[in-house]
Amino acid sequence: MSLQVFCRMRPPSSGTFSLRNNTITTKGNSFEFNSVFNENSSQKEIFDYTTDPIINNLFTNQSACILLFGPSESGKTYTLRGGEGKNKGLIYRTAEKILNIVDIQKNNGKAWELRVSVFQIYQDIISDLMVFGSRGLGMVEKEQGVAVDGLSEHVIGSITDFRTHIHHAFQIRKTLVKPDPKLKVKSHFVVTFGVFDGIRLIGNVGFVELAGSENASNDQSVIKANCLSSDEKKSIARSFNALSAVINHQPLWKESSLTLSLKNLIESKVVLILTLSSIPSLFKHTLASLKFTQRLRDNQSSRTQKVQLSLKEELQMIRSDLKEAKFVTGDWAETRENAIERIEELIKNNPGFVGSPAECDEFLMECQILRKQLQMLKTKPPLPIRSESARRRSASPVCEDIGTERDIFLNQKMLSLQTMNDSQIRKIEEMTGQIASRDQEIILLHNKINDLERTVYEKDRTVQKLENKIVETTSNLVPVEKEIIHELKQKLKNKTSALSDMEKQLISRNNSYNEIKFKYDVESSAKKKIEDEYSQMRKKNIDLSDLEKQLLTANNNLSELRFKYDVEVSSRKKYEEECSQLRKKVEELSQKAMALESKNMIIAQKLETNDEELNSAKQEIDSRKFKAHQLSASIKEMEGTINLSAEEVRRMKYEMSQLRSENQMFRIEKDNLFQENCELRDENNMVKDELKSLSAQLEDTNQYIREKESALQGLSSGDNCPPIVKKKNKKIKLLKENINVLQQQLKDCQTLAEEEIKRALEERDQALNEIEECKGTQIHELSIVESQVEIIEEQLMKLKDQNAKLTTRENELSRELRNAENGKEKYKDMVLELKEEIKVLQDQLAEMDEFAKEYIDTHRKDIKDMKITEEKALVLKSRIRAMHDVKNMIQAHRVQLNN
Ligand SMILES: Nc1ncnc2c1ncn2[C@@H]1O[C@H](COP(=O)(O)OP(=O)(O)OP(=O)(O)O)[C@@H](O)[C@H]1O
Repeated sequence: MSLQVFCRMRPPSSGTFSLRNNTITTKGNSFEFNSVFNENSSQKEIFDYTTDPIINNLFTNQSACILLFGPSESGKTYTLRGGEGKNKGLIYRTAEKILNIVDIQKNNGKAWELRVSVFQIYQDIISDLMVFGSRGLGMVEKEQGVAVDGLSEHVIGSITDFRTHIHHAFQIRKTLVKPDPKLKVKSHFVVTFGVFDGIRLIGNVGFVELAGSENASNDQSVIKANCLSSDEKKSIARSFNALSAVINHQPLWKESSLTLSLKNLIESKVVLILTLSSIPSLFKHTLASLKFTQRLRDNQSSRTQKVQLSLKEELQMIRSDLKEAKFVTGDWAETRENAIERIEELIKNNPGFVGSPAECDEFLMECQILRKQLQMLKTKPPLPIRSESARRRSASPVCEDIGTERDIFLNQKMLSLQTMNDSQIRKIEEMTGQIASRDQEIILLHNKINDLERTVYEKDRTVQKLENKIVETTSNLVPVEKEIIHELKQKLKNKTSALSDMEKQLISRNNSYNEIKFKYDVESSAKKKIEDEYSQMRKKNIDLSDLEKQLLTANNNLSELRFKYDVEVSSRKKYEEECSQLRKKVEELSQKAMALESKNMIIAQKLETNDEELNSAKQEIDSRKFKAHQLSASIKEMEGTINLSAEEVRRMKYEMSQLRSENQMFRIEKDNLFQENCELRDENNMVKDELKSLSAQLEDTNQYIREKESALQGLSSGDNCPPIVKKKNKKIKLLKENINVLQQQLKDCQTLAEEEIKRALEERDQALNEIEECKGTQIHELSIVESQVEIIEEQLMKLKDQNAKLTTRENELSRELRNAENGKEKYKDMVLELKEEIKVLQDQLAEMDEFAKEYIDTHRKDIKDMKITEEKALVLKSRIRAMHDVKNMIQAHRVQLNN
């Protein structure tokens, strides 16, 4: 069983805990984990680090148990279930991933399916959360191990299907409530995923949301908050004790339903996710949970170290055994092979158990090297005894060195074997040449004997023919002409004389026969002896014929082998040619591959530079975008100002027109006033004239009055002034006064009118001046505004142009970006294809090397066999030759005997 421990801190952060690398530090204590996730970590991150690797191993017959624990309100449920969309928790992400893989397998024609079970453990009682009222389930021993008896399994077809089932399970879970519904029921919640290939379980994983953390049962705040009864406390404490015991490799499975129901999963792999909250009120509880996890991790790592040590020792032993091995026996090799296999199995089934992934790979690599060495020792001749320095060199822990040394040695050996093989082939060729020439000689001799026998046979036949002809001729004698008869007679005569000669010869021969008969008699005894010898020889002859037969078969075998050998040689030549061609091809391809790799590197560099360029272009685009944005904002602003200015201009124009019309009016008014002025002036002049005349009149009147006054004075100065005069004087006085008043009034009126006119004129002049001034300023302002408007319009146009240019540049850059990305993808595909091709070729080469090795081995064996057969053939030939000599001897004896 292997253990991985992760920690997740939920928001909000309080600063009590400091999370750095894989360590959490708080108030002088630090705790190490496989990974630590801070408050900002996403649900996806948690899934990718903790669960995804497990699911990838699920399809290679592996199991795992993912335990979520931590103080109350620390985020266990959130991590397991989560919310919607990107907040979805581990179980939904797991279901999605497994369903995707199962679908792919289904498309490949495999009957794979995902089955899910959900149950809870409350006070050690197991309830199926997929079936209403299914409570108090027991345990049963199954083929795969202990399982919950009667627990329902549901085949999941889609993620919606899964959601429905989980929703259903939570609905059932809710039915288990405490008297106060606000209080939480502290139960262990379990979801298991099993992948089946139709019948058989391929792999399974279980998620367990534990009822709080291990000291929930001791924490008074938790007890109080959740109103934990003593039974609840005991069962939680028991389950946590059992869990920590089994994780520490104590076989206390039966101590709790939690451990027993999850035995198969826990035995394979345990992933602990500790959820934490930095809420100060939970600090004590959080610290306890951290310590608990640390203890588990420490125990596990010390055990791992022990296992690692023992494995290392075992491998070391095998390594030294192999180094010492000069020959390999079956049992010896088998035990080593079994040990290596066991180590490999252990590492494969428990990745991470014997250390980090790199350490595991190292182990596996070493195992492979050792296995290869073992195989080589089994199949190849033993290594020569090495010198002490070489021995010390090879004692280095670097196994690759041994491998290369051995490879070099084997190559040398192979070369020497090849040269040996070549010289043997040459020898065999020489010997086969000799055998062939001897065979030729034998055949020639056989042919000679045959020729001689044929001539004898032919001569016999001619004699026979002649005799037949004689008989024929004699039978056909009558119809034949005399000459012919004569001729024939002559011939007959000749023949008869010849016959008589022959008879004479026969007689002489008979004589000599008699002599020989005598000799024969003499030698008959010798003959008997010889006959005995002959019978013996005959026996030997039979043997000889047997040997001849054997020789024949051996020759046949030899020629067969020769033929095979020729075929092999030609096929070997062909194969070598093929090999060299392939090697050339491979070389070409490897060169091509190298070129491609360099091209690839260049492409990668190019891609990198492209990426950099792209990034800088992106940055440029971004900055330009920003600028464009700013510009568009300023354009908008300007447009606003322009609009405002235009509005202002419009307003000003309107005002100007109004002013103009006002001006016009003023002008009219001015003209009117001027007219009025003139009129007034005229009137004034008239009034002045009138006044003058009036003043003249007045003067006259005054003169008259004065005259009259003086007259009156004269008259009135006396006492006898008549009352009428007095009256008239009074009247005159009054009149005078009136005149004075009138004069004064007139004066006043005149000055007033003059002042009035003057003022009015001044006012009008001022107004006119003002209007003129105003008109001037307004015209000036208008021209300024108009020039401003023009400038702004020009700027606007420029900005619009710039904007258009920027947009086209942006489009171009994004097009370039797209092209570059497409190119990058294409290059990636090309590189992948080439790598694939190279791999195929390398495989082919490896296969060929394998074939070549096999071929050389079989060939060597064949040569060995041929050598044996040849030796045998040589022995047989010498024996045959001896037999031939004996036969010849017998023949000679027989001739002698016959003679
Ligand atoms: N990582 C997180 N991000 C945002 N909110 C979170 C996170 N973890 C937990 N929460 C919120 O905190 C609250 C408590 O979380 P949750 O119910 O998952 O805790 P719990 O450990 O299951 O509690 P209990 O043991 O009492 O059931 C919930 O409202 C949840 O949404």
